[in-house]
Amino acid sequence: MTQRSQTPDDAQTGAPVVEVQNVSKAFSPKRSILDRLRGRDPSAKAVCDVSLAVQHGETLGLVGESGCGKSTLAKLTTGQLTPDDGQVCLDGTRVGDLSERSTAQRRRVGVVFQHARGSFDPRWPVGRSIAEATGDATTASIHGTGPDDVAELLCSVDLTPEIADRYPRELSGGQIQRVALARAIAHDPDVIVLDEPVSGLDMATQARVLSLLADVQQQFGVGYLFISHDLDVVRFLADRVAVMYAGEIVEFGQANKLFQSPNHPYTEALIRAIPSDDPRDTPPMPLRGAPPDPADRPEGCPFHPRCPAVTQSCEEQHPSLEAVQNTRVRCPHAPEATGEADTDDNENVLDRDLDSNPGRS
Ligand SMILES: Nc1ncnc2c1ncn2[C@@H]1O[C@H](COP(=O)(O)OP(=O)(O)OP(=O)(O)O)[C@@H](O)[C@H]1O
Repeated sequence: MTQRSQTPDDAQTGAPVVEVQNVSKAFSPKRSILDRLRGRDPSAKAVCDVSLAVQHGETLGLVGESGCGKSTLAKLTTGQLTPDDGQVCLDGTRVGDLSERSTAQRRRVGVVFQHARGSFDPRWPVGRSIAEATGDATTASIHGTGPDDVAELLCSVDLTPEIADRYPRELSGGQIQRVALARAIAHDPDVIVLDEPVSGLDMATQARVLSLLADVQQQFGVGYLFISHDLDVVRFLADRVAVMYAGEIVEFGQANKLFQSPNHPYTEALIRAIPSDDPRDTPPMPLRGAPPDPADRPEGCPFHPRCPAVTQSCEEQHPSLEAVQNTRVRCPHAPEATGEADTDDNENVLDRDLDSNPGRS
């Protein structure tokens, strides 16, 4: 992989490398006779009108609870799924699904999934899988050890070259995630989609892999779409963060601003759920209920049945994603959207609403 750093032009223009524009994806089970008679559409709307862009050398964090559509969005971005609506662009040019993408386009977006072991051929030593990604599988299989570039790739993810001869089953969880990263960077991508890359690893191994991801980004200037349900992990790496709920982006902004003063009540609940030993931190804000079934989304704001600040209009109107002072937010009652942010009186507007609606928390 070529070492490179972010060019001044990239930094100045913030030109997106990969962009998803207004993408939607629904999964349709077969309609039963009852569905047809009742005119019901049981399709699960996993991703609804999402737009995101990853720029050179940045980390865009994507967070949300299980089932909110993160992996579906990852697969739309990498071309493993085709959107029902919207499009995916590389450097501003629309691209289709994997079968339509040219090899060059496919190589520009790498991917590392959670539990990456399953993405390796169990019959091959991992060096051969990496070599295949570099387009040199024959060399690796004939010689039984990885060629120089495989060794170099393994070193760049903090592994020894001997690992190339091992089979996926012989590696620990942390090692296989690092091998997956080596394979992802092998074809010199501009962006890597990391879907829960450290979930299921112990804390020490998580920290090691996260620090390695930061080093690799620094070294190669690659952009990350970093997907996780764990905000603490996202806080470590992300430059910008998108919060997803029920298939939609509900808040989006610079990581430091979003973590400091979240505008959407869902973002606030996620942040307050991060475990903390600091007694000065605000206590967790438990959310009642569960996210909606994607096949049965509520009317109005999809978050309203769980929202501590719900009003009548939330049950009727679907909010759009609006720019406020610090972030973009899909909630007309957000502190900054109502001009109430940063005043002492309104600092804890959500706390007050919780207090006045104790039965709803
Ligand atoms: N191939 C599929 N067929 C039918 N439904 C699907 C399919 N893939 C995903 N879904 C549904 O789409 C919704 C979003 O799933 P997705 O895996 O994208 O969520 P997620 O946020 O990545 O969850 P997790 O963190 O648990 O992986 C879920 O309700 C899921 O059941």
